[in-house]
Amino acid sequence: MTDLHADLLGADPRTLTFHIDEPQISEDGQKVELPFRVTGPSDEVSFVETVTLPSIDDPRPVDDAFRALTRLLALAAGTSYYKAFVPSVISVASGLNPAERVFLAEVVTGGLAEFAYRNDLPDALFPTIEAPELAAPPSAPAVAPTHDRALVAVGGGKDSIVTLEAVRRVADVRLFSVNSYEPITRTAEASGLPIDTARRSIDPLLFALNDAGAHNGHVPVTAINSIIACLTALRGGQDTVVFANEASSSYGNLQWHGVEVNHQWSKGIGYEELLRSQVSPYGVDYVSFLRPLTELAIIRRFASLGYLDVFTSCNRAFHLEESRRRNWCGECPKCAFVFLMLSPFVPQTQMDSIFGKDLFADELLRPLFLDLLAIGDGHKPFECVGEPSECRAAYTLLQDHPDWSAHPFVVDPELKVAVVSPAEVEALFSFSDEHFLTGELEKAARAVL
Ligand SMILES: CC(=O)N[C@H]1[C@@H](OP(=O)(O)OP(=O)(O)OC[C@H]2O[C@@H](n3ccc(=O)[nH]c3=O)[C@H](O)[C@@H]2O)O[C@H](CO)[C@@H](O)[C@@H]1O[C@H](C)C(=O)N[C@@H](C)C(=O)N[C@@H](CCC(=O)O)C(=O)O
Ligand SMILES: Nc1ncnc2c1ncn2[C@@H]1O[C@H](COP(=O)(O)OP(=O)(O)OP(=O)(O)O)[C@@H](O)[C@H]1O
Repeated sequence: MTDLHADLLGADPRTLTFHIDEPQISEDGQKVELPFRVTGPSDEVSFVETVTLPSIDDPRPVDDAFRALTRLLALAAGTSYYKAFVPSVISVASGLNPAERVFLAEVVTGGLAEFAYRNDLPDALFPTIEAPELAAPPSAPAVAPTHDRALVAVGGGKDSIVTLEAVRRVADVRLFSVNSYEPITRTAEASGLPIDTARRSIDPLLFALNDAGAHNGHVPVTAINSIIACLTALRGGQDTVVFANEASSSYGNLQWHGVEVNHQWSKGIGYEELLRSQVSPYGVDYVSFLRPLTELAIIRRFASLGYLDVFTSCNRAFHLEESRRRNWCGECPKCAFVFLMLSPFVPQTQMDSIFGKDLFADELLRPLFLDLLAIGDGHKPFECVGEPSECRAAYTLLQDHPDWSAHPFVVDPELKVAVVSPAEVEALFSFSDEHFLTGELEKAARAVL
């Protein structure tokens, strides 16, 4: 630990203010700088996060819509810096319109709930927002989105692969990523589709402050990535931004101080609705393609698409520092979850070559499998994993599977409670009504089943 900004790090949050200052946009709109400050009685610290949008031919000029989405990005990206000090006041001196005020409050409460729970900082979720009131944004455009040209966000995992393969059948698709990671590059190459990559650089001072003992924890990264995608679409003249968030991401991990704690909050339908309401007035349709589908249905489709050698769903492939990245770690809840969900649909020999080991045989992973199957007293892990009902259905499918039915994990008497009826398994291959898809996009999503 160092004494870097020790006065601020040790201060009572009630004496601190977090400032979201006016974003700076380069003349051509490609580079956006997001300044933040924390002020206290005797010290002040400043941060700048930088986002460089993809280089594209003939970008649209910076206009009011672009400026509005840049301001929205600042509200979401500010969570990384706010969390380090949890000031009791968030100040936006340039003002907020009513919708932006709601967005900021929700992105802090929902997006930082896991962080606050794990650090036992309930007050961090309800800062006082001080900002002059601005007029409401323009009403929705007269022209509905065509969905002809879609920007499809890729995370290098199964969900975005199912999505890009389905959407390319009904729209002219460009892929999109924030920063570059091997699974994303491999996916783009395997698809043969062009990819636009934005660069997001967190102020390195934040890492130094983390080392000096600042509060740290999870942030709503999809909230940040989705707004960067909307800015990219606006600049490139695309009216549709497609993410690949599935039904189960809307379900939280636990309740705490009257708040639902959901690791995947900004992948959930509540956030989708919130962002849609913010960007639709500017002619951008933000939609999640897999919203009506369960993980089980998505993975069944994924297994047939020919991407088994390129994808990675383990989050340890996505550390900011390259030296910390691993392909499949074989230790985390996400690896355990994907192993369980994929095993009914992929031959065991191929599972071995993807994961490098039999995760069902690893005793260290047993508690994780018990949590995933909701056996025992743990809660749903803080990771991008599906619902117990989905895990139980996958486990049930293994009971009669030629590769797995004799496996000690599958015949384990303690786990038999997780076996469900054929009707419960079948129910997971249905299309839910909870989604914002329309027209050809909805038809393409139904075809995933
Ligand atoms: C890769 C990963 O899982 N990271 C989580 C991890 O952070 P860690 O310190 O181990 O590594 P880095 O991600 O490289 O972060 C270094 C530091 O930077 C801070 N930071 C990072 C990104 C950011 O936007 N803001 C930041 O302040 C971070 O706090 C580190 O100090 O543990 C962190 C604490 O729990 C997590 O917040 C890191 O998660 C990343 C933000 C991340 O990108 N995670 C996604 C892989 C992820 O979890 N996706 C969710 C989506 C949830 C959502 O609502 O968006 C999912 O797959 O379900
Ligand atoms: N770096 C990124 N840049 C842009 N979009 C991303 C990025 N990472 C994830 N996404 C988007 O967010 C969605 C959710 O991320 P998530 O990591 O859950 O998905 P995934 O990688 O497609 O699948 P998996 O569940 O197998 O990890 C992705 O499907 C993709 O649409």
